[in-house]
Amino acid sequence: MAERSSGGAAGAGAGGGAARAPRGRVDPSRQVAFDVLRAVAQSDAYANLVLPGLLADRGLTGRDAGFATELAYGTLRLRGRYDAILAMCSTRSLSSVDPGVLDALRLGVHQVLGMRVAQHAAVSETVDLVRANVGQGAASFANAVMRQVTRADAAEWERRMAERTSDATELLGQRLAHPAWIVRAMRESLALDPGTPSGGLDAELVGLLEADNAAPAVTLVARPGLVSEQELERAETEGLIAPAGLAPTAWRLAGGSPDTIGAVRSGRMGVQDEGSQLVALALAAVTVTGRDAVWADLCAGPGGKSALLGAVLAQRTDELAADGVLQQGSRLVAGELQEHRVGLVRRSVKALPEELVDVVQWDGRTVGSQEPGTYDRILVDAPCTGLGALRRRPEARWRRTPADLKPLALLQRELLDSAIEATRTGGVVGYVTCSPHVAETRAVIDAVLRSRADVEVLDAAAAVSAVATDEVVGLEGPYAQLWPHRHGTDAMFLALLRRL
Ligand SMILES: C[S@@+](CC[C@H](N)C(=O)[O-])C[C@H]1O[C@@H](n2cnc3c(N)ncnc32)[C@H](O)[C@@H]1O
Repeated sequence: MAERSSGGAAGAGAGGGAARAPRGRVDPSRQVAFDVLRAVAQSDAYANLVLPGLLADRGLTGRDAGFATELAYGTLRLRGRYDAILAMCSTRSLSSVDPGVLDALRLGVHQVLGMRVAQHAAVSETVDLVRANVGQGAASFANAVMRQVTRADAAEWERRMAERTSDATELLGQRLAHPAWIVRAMRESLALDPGTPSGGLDAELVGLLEADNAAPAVTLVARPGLVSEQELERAETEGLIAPAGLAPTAWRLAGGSPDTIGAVRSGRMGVQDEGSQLVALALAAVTVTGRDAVWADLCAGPGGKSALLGAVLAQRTDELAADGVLQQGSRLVAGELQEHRVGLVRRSVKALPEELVDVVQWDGRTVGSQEPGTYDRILVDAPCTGLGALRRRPEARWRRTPADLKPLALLQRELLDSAIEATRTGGVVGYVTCSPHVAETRAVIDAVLRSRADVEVLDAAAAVSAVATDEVVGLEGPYAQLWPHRHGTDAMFLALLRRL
């Protein structure tokens, strides 16, 4: 977790604690973290979209920016745990506490229990934050609550949580900061995964929830055929990137901003989770007989997988041409429902040959009826709850509800059905979600399989293993389910279906 040294106007230091900001003057890093939490609560904002702008506006860089980032993201991720602790420290129910005060208190608890900030600094900075943003009366209340928080360490707070909760799932959810319904969903999905070791379900579940709480490394994709070995070696030598574990295209950002790398600025590389790379590469690699030139990405926005698929298709077309096989009309149609996301797709594929990629606005549900039997490969990277990417979206777990599942599952089924219709006999559909929730993964495939006899399930686990550069542990078919705690990727799900 981010640690902060003493000094500078930003105040509160690590461990022993530096001088805090003068009374009434709020530490700018803490103010940024507070503003992020408020934007998330008040405007449904995404922390990862709001934070960079706030850091730039306030001129925060280096350690101060790192501190603000860890404070905001860590607090958002662990909010449920901190609320359970605050409920034990407050004389008032949390629902009656001013939302701004509650956010400041959550930040305070994270400093005490989740970061190595000295207790007295965490208390006084929280009080200053509340005084400046809410008022003196609320500051006295915040002071009293924070003093209670500092009277026990993390282990003691866990013991007290256990005393108050008899439900094991609730307790695990409080301890590891996940809503109970998500804990149950993850347990169900892990239990159905043939890669989960027998007798190891509880340990796997804890490992997964813990992995969701850790900040992930930034992973880059080097789009095949667009970045030379020499360029990658140079970036590695300069300490900008390091090889990642599993996908042949994946590199870990070694530090700094991705935009410092020229290939990222020009669209030949991009930021993309390694799991996303593996599922796209697996779809591109599975055998199809006959023509293999017309591909579609049914739900393309913001375009990460389109750019990877397009690069593979371009490279394959060039290789065939070099072998004297002219593949006429290679193209990838990248379609997306929302206009602004169509623009993001265009930006994402900017380094690919213009004639190869056709970026269109469409409703993927109608493509099957409008273009039946047209495509050799189709990716359905379906809109989903995103429960597999909780590491990257710190607030998502508290925003999502079980009520989101039913409409999403219906949409997912319609999109998959449409994709199968739009695929030619012998072609392949890749169904992908960045959620391991069974309702969005196996249940969608099962429902589609029940309703039609013209598809065959291929071994997606074998397809992922075949493109990976190292063993993908615990991957057993027919579906491929990746996990943050096993593979260091988002929890991507892939099913491969051949149209008969
Ligand atoms: C999970 S995201 C796709 C991510 C993308 N494949 C990537 O790798 O960058 C799902 C996308 O589907 C889009 N979408 C939602 N409903 C759709 C529909 N009916 N037709 C096409 N796209 C849709 C959403 O706007 C969203 O951009």
